[in-house]
Amino acid sequence: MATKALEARFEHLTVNDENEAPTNTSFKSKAAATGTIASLPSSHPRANLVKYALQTTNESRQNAGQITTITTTTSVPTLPPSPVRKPAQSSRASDESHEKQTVAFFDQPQAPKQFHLGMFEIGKPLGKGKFGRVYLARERSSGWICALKVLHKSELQQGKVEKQVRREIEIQSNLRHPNVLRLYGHFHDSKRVFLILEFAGKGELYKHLRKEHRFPEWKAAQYIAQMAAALKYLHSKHVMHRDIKPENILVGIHGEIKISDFGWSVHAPNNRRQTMCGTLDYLPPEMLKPGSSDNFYNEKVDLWSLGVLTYEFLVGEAPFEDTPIMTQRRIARGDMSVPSFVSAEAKDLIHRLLVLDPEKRIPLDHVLQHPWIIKHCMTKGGERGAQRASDSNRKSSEQ
Ligand SMILES: Nc1ncnc2c1ncn2[C@@H]1O[C@H](COP(=O)(O)OP(=O)(O)OP(=O)(O)O)[C@@H](O)[C@H]1O
Repeated sequence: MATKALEARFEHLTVNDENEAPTNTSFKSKAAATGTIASLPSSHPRANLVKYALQTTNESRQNAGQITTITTTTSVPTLPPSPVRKPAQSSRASDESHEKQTVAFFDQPQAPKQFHLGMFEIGKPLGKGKFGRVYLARERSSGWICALKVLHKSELQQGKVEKQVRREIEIQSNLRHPNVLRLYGHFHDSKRVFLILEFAGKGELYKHLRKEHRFPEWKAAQYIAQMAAALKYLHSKHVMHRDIKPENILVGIHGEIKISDFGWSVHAPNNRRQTMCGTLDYLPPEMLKPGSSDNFYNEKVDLWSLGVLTYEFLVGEAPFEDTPIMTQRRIARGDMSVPSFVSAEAKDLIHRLLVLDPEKRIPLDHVLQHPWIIKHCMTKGGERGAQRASDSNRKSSEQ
């Protein structure tokens, strides 16, 4: 699987010059051919989602995966064929060599500080967000695979999100954790900003969840353990994400999760923040009190969202899903019930996370030690999850 994903073929690429957009993106990739991720149904299950400050992403989801052609008026030279990669011995070998290449390219002392578009071959579109598109890309000299996010400056200006993007870049580029999507660098030309991102080979977790409807407990527990490890790392760096939801989680080639979309994250050194943002279903009660003198919150908002996420993984829908007004009321009261098919241990963790008083929510260390997590990360199906979670903890504490 990993081999296939990394053997994306790059064809017919032409660019204007080093600073211009690709003119043709008619790429084929074996990753796409495997069709491991089902496309979303046209009636999007989250169509009724209401967001504060953040615009809806439904349109982007429905458009995700469509092949897009970027056209420019200038005539362009055709680039030489891309280097052919030797077939890997095994998928594991391929993954390891990919990891080594990543390290070799970006972490070597002489790694280029100045990136430009000409360094990359552009592959198939991976998806479309509100302000731009994301493409599979390959660094020419090393063959290293990444995801290139292209944002149009005019659209960022129109949407008044330049500050948000700058913050996203500043925060994400300083983060190093196996369950946090890496941002390797960025560059821009007169019209666009390009973000060089780690490629998450298995796409959006949201699509996996919609396809499976709900996850078995062992899988949900492994994902939650990885989320807890990633959040623990973020909070240790004084970063609160504030927009945790399945749409903002990607899946790596080994099935490990990667938190992405740091557009609403903030550095929270000592102070508490008061901004209203995020998806309504995932908003904690303390962020639902505009104008109130109690309208302060801290990184514990992510614990509430982790509780909502745990619920949604296991049940297939968010716990407070209702009309917008009712959702707000129910969040404010903590009014939800966990269906009887959910195990007592999982129920217990959900109840310890979805606590109205932020200070009384179970801390991330305790989440990682919770019987539900331990049970599913130590049993047969959970071994890899436990390994991943403990790897995550070890690696982040080493950094
Ligand atoms: N690093 C990546 N690896 C693989 N696929 C990616 C990667 N980044 C983004 N994608 C795909 O591209 C889509 C668009 O991503 P993007 O970050 O632009 O938008 P978004 O987060 O979905 O929406 P919004 O613009 O509202 O933040 C994602 O939904 C995902 O399917």
